[in-house]
Amino acid sequence: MGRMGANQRTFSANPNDYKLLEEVGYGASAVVYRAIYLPSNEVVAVKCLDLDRCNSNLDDIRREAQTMSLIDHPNVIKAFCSFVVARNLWVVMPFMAEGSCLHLMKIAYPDGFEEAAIGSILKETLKALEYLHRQGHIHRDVKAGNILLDSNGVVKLADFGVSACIFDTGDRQRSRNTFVGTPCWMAPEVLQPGSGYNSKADIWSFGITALELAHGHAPFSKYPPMKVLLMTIQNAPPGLDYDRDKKFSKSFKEMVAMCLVKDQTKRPTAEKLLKHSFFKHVKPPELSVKKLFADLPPLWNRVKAIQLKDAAQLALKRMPSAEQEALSQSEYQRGVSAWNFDIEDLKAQASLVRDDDDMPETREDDESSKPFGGHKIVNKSWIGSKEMNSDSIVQKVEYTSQTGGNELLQSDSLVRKGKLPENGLQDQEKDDPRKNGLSEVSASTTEKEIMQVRAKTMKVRQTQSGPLVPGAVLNLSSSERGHPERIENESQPANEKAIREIRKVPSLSGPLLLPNRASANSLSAPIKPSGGFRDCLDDKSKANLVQIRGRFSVTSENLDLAKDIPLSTVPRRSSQGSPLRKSASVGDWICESKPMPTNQSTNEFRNINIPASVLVPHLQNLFQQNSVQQDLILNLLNSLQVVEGIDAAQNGKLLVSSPNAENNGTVEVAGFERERLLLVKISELQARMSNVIEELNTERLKYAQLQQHLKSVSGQENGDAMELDA
Ligand SMILES: Nc1ncnc2c1ncn2[C@@H]1O[C@H](COP(=O)(O)OP(=O)(O)OP(=O)(O)O)[C@@H](O)[C@H]1O
Repeated sequence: MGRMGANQRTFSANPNDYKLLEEVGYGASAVVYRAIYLPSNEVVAVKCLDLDRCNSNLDDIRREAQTMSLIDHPNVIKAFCSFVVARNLWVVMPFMAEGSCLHLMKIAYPDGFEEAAIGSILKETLKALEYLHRQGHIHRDVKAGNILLDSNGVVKLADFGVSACIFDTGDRQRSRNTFVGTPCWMAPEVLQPGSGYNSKADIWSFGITALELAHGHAPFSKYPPMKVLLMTIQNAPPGLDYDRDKKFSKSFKEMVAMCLVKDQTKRPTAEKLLKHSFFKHVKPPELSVKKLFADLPPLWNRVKAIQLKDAAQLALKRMPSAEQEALSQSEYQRGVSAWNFDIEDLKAQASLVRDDDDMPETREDDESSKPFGGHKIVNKSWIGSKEMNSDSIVQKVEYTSQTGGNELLQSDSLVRKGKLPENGLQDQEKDDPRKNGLSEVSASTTEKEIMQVRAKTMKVRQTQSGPLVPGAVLNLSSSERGHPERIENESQPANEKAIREIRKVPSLSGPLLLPNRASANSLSAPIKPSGGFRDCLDDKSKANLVQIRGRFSVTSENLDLAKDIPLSTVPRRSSQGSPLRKSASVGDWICESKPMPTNQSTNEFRNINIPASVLVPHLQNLFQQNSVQQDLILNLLNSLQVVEGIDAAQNGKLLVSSPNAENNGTVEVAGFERERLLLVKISELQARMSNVIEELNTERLKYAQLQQHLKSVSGQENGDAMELDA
């Protein structure tokens, strides 16, 4: 560490040589300042990392910083030098005047950029990846928030090396088996315990970043990390939809689909991807990217505006409903306790998460309004200490630079006038990254101004579903947070305070670092081409969501429906206790009916030698009776069919209208009444049938007697004849 040269420039390791100016960015671990390197009067960026937050020891950090300083590519941010100041590591870098793509989208392009700009940004980023991969590095945190833009349109990939040093333990091999990244951008293999990954993981993240730039947010960004993990592993890969994303070219869609293939071996290398036709016709960034920020205020004002908006929204989020708070809090705690990456537990957790129809429409940067979705998971200890990132909690920027954005910027400038409350100055002064010459950013506001901004934001927010911010976490003390603090002095303005509070919010932003577990949890979903766009799954009809729903969500509604299984499918005999059980008596009756004459009795008749003249009238009589019986039986059958039809209709209707309890009641009452009448009719028919059967039996008896009589008569006649013959 220490003094290092870069492009014939040298930068000292003396903090007194740097004058920290405005804050231009903040991440999970660091605050970034625009700064002046006094010896050469050069503008630089100084990233101040809190070492207390780092997972690695100083040697690891030193090693990584050296690696970072060896990086030499026009599209990769390199460290000029780095050194330790109190408990902070200062990393001196080139200043990228337009900040990150994420901030740019937040402030002016909430729905993403146009394809020309996306193409340029992606191509430059891919060049950076190609270089890093060639050097044997994996970036592991490719996302819009780490793609920085300069005022002349230069695109650079940031956060390489430094973040790696923080989140790695220094052992490359081991770090490749740890979960590093941000859930929404993480490749499935990174999430598969023990499988290990390689540079292709960056290609997946690159594909997700392409979607992020195209839509203004990453796919699945509105879901909590646990759900994002599962969705990434189990669902079909996200992609650009051929219908919905009509404005984008076929080649862009194809390129994204190539990156988002679940099987890492089937993903192209950065080198190969650069040769894709999509990148062949991409404009130089100075043409397509530069115009993106043509009319925007300076970066630090934008960052302030975003922070102020965060603060306003945070104020709103302090008032979640008890239910939301309980849910988010329990989600948070479960998330914290789930880093053992137990898939079953994750599933269980995912089942507790409200589905898309319940979730507010949020974005990747809307991290204050979602439980933990789209957040970068830092590591277990950080999560345990509820360390959060303000960068991640910005709600979707509903305003543009022409409208509400200006209001915020105006109030931001107003903010700079007020006085600051005394707040923990002594404690923080020793770690103050700007104590060596930070020019005072005079910032102030009155409570009234803050409230005005809050009220305006509230108006916007009123149309949205409530955010899910764990309220308890918001109230952590500074020591609990252990977060790098900006300089605070006696004149800290209210909005500064509010902004600082944003940083306490548990966004879980920061690379996901889960302990490696060589488990056999092989949940890789079948590899499918990324044809269908899944994105943020707003559409309830999406197949993958239905799958998730089916897999995880057993709701009380499902149970109610289960109760309403159409009775026609239930054997009537077993439907005891049901109001329709009464119809079962028909079945009972049929089975219990007395046997009708069989073929056997017909055979008996054949063997009887009876003169036709005697028998015919009886048979005619019987036939007549049978006809009557047949009619009766037919009528009865018809009645039964009507009953059956009404049953079916009734069941169907009950199911269809089940959500409406009132209707259910009416339909049920009407059904019962109809059934009662039918049962009365059936009883009548039953009685008539019994009578008919009785009559039939009587007739049979009479017939038998008659037969008997005929037999004896014919026997007698035969005897008389024999006697006469004799
Ligand atoms: N060299 C730079 N010039 C201008 N702005 C910068 C520079 N480096 C970083 N930033 C801004 O600061 C923000 C945070 O920086 P960075 O991502 O390095 O911090 P971090 O703590 O590593 O964040 P995370 O871990 O969430 O990615 C960036 O998103 C960007 O907006």
